[in-house]
Amino acid sequence: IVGGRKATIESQPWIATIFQSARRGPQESFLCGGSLIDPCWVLTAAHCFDTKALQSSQFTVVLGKSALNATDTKEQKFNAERIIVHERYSHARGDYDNDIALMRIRSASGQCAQETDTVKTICLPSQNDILRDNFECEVSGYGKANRTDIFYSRMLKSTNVNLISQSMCRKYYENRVVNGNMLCAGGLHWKTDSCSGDSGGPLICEFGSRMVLHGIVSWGDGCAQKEKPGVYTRVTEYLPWIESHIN
Ligand SMILES: N=C(N)c1cc2cc([N+](=O)[O-])ccc2[nH]1
Repeated sequence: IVGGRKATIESQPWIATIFQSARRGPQESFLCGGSLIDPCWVLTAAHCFDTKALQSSQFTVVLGKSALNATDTKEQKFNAERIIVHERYSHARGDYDNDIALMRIRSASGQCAQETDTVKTICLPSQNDILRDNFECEVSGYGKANRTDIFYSRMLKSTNVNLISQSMCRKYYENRVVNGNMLCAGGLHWKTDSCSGDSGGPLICEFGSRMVLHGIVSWGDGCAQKEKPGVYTRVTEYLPWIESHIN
């Protein structure tokens, strides 16, 4: 997250951290963010699993974490029992279409997430939640604080970004595919943005006094670059897909 502020886990209790355990050793490396949309399900980006052999046993999910390099007393740890990558996910030509995936989580004792003040689900939008251009939303994650950083911030951060019209976004990315499955958002004066390491994480827009998950951090040209907004998976396009898998 470029710009913005350090966030407490209480302010983003739905955010998930996804780790990949190396095949050989016990050491785990941080892979992506995600959002808890149901006690047993985390919504994230398909591109997080791109280069990985998709044995779900290799992935763990931790909820209730405010810093990557610290163990929160109240964090809850899970294995990925199932990973469902969208069947039409494609990232040919460098654009990410249908960049969405679901992970079913299960603790060592066979449980799903237990709701606490640092672990809560986020509301999904309803199909006809119309988002207006320039609507201010919020994106969170543990990713880079500057494009040129070599390390992720490791501390949870949040920042505000404004929604950008599809036509403007296509203009900014004229040599890329920006379709109806995607939602674009950029900071004021291009100063705030998501960045690498924030992938899979939540773009939340307050809608009728509810916090609603409208986007999944997907791609962008650099981070907080002028006229290069963040591109998010448009969650309203996938409500039937999500419902078909979690019910
Ligand atoms: N909002 C952006 N400008 C942006 C998102 C993003 C994601 C990755 N990533 O998934 O690794 C890399 C660069 C990015 N830039």
